[in-house]
Amino acid sequence: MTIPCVLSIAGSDSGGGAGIQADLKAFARSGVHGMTAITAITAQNTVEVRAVEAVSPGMIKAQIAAVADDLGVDAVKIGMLGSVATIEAVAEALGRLPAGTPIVLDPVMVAESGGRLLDVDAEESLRERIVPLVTVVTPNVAESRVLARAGEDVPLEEVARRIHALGPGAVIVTGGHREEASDLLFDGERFESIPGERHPGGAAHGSGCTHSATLAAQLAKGRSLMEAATAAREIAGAAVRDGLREVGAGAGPVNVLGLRS
Ligand SMILES: Nc1ncnc2c1ncn2[C@@H]1O[C@H](COP(=O)(O)OP(=O)(O)O)[C@@H](O)[C@H]1O
Ligand SMILES: Cc1ncc(COP(=O)(O)OP(=O)(O)O)c(N)n1
Repeated sequence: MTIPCVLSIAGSDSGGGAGIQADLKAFARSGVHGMTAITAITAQNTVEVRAVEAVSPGMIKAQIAAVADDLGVDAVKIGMLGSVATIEAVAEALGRLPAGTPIVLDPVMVAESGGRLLDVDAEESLRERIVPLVTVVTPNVAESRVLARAGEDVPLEEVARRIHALGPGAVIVTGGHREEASDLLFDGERFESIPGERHPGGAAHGSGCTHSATLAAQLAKGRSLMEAATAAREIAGAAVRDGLREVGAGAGPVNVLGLRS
């Protein structure tokens, strides 16, 4: 049995809390080999996103092809895409992966500190070019309302239904910003609530990245969607519980590896 190889297509967070840095830690936590195709470099800390620089579409496609041609890709996690040009490049590269490769999309739009990580004019491309290609999409509540074009008055179940109608295999609306912090899974037939304790705030920077990367890793290990979603909720929740509240002046990074000095 060889170790699963999982690819993160995402942006770099210089503060190490979210993005590819969070994904590699989450992959290690789940015992898979992590690989990266970096889409953008952000100058970011716990307080703000100071600058964003996109990686060229050609270089993004080259990174994906390089790992696919040699190591193989057992699952993909997609995070920050940033622009229409990046979305086009990633859509093309995904089309060259073997059919049936599990693909998890965390539709990153805005950092917890408030900085925009997806151009407003790229929201439509994300909805039309990437969402229909994926196995499961994992928006938080705000992202789910943007994808579904649904206002606050629309119940979350209806929001999930509208996203599912765009074409992904399943939808998980993550619960970090809900009162009870339970995730809501819809596979096109049934709704499943994935409950978990709510832990104190102050260290949830990177919780969405950790959740989606863990989900991809667990799918690469052959877990069912429900098993993988349950593990992702549990591991992301524990990463918030153990989060590094003392690091930085803003929301501290999650701590998926349980590090302590
Ligand atoms: N305070 C918290 N306590 C427990 N689990 C949390 C907390 N915040 C987030 N999570 C979990 O982390 C994952 C990501 O949640 P969420 O905050 O919705 O995403 P994002 O970071 O993209 O805004 C979900 O599984 C969610 O349930
Ligand atoms: C480079 C980069 N990618 C993604 C995010 C957003 O990550 P997320 O896990 O949703 O956590 P918050 O930033 O919302 O706490 C990011 N900030 N940077």
